[in-house]
Amino acid sequence: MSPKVSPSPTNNSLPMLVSKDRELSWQIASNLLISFKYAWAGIVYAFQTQRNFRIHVAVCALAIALSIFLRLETVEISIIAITSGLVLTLELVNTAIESIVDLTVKQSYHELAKIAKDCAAGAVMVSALVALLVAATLLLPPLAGLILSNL
Ligand SMILES: Nc1ncnc2c1ncn2[C@@H]1O[C@H](COP(=O)(O)OP(=O)(O)OP(=O)(O)O)[C@@H](O)[C@H]1O
Repeated sequence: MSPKVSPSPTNNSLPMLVSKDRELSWQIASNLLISFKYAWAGIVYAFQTQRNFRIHVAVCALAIALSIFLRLETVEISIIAITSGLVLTLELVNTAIESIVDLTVKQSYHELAKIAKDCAAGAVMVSALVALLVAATLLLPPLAGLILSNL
């Protein structure tokens, strides 16, 4: 018995399939540049509205600047940059989850809304603690050496 093969989409049916997949979307970015514009708008929104995001941006920038100033190995600077990037990424995801939850339940209390928000905030906290541990492990020894050599 020959296997059932779905007909391959023709050039005409492809746009229909794509729009069908995103039929709930109010708008779809028409090109890569517009996608970047919306992504940047999300980062700006998080920076303007989320105090924790601003704090994390400042601390991460400081950690990366310090790692360059202290002439850490390239791999060590990369590790600090990766862990910092993870914190900022999870802050953005946390902001997105908060918005979706607020959109869904509005101003009413819901136990599942609480779980979603608490878990998203927990993810940020775990990543921030790991980033802090990594930065302290890599930055404190050369920083202490620099301070002691100048005493
Ligand atoms: N609709 C809701 N139903 C139940 N609990 C909620 C709801 N909205 C918020 N909470 C509780 O209040 C907490 C704070 O919610 P909020 O939306 O202010 O997040 P946030 O303080 O901005 O979080 P973060 O500091 O991570 O940005 C949540 O972690 C959750 O425990």
